[in-house]
Amino acid sequence: MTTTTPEDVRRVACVGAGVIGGGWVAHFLARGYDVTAWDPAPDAEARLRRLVDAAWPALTRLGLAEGASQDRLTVAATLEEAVADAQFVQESAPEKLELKRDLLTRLDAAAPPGVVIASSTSGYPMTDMQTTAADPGRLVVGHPFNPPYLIPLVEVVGGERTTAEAVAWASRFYEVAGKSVITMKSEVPGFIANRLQEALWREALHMVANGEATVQEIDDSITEGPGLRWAFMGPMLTFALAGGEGGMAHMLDHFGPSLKSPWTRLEAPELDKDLYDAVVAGCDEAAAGRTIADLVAERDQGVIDVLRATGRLPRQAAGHAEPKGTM
Ligand SMILES: NC(=O)C1=CN([C@@H]2O[C@H](COP(=O)(O)OP(=O)(O)OC[C@H]3O[C@@H](n4cnc5c(N)ncnc54)[C@H](O)[C@@H]3O)[C@@H](O)[C@H]2O)C=CC1
Ligand SMILES: C[N+](C)(C)CC(=O)CC(=O)[O-]
Repeated sequence: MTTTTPEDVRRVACVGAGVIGGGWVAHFLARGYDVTAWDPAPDAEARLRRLVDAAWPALTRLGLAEGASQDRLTVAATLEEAVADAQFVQESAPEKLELKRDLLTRLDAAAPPGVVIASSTSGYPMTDMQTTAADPGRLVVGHPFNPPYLIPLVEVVGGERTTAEAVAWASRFYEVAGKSVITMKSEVPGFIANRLQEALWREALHMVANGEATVQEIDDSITEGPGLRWAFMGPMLTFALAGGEGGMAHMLDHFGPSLKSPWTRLEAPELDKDLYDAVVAGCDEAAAGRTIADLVAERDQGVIDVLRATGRLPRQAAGHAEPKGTM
């Protein structure tokens, strides 16, 4: 393993500089790192600099780290040059298994010994990508969300041959670099968030294909509905509030039977005692001491904040003027 601590990292290499690689470059520059990028496309440098330029006003509004500058970006002529003195490498090449496998093998051969190399893959397990690398122990998944310079989440997970130290190092590094990290205990294709997004996405495609809903109706159903809550409260706690004062336990007693109704093409799991208890206990844990009344108040304020932030709060609703100074 590298002797550089996550806190001491100054130089980051980004390999593949499209939508996500470019977004990572913007994020790391805004956090004050020196960034070296490499991408084989002939127009890659111009594209990358345009992306960083376009992101910079938003990043400036958010607040740049001391010393952060677009001048800290170097575009290397070769992959080897890009990673030669990197202290962390983020790979964001196209989502093709063979390509990732070969690229990670080359990166492993070229990067300084022990330096952690992360892949932005949206769903490949690292076990499938690390098969030909000489030092697979340092290869991890660091899955971001678009755009990586604004969406905090990174899902970190290793493969069967990744060391626990590399996973812990990467998780800590992302935290130091300003990300929200979920370190997964085991490899699941699609990780956590993309499995959830994909379930929704597949159902949406089925509904369009079958003429059950239009594209506009699908988008409105989320942006005018559950999406307003998900910005600040996840689907578990949100549904716990559907159980009123009885919380998740009552929600499951009341609506559990509808799992057997054909509400989705995804097969429902058996709502047995283990699953029931795990969900109820998980909600209690997530509530972290907040009562149902606290959560309801939090949710209501959150929805108002999101409506206001997105310019959708009516000045007057149902003939009542918005009370001054209360929202
Ligand atoms: N687009 C998205 O919303 C998200 C994508 N990802 C993941 O990020 C990775 C990159 O995806 P995008 O940025 O969307 O793709 P993209 O197509 O925008 O960019 C890919 C870049 O890789 C370059 N490239 C091609 N061959 C390469 C090679 N052998 N070595 C290095 N670079 C190479 C291309 O020139 C291009 O600039 C994929 O693994 C994808 O699954 C992860 C999260 C979100
Ligand atoms: C579309 N996508 C599967 C590449 C999306 C992601 O991986 C994450 C995101 O940004 O939603």
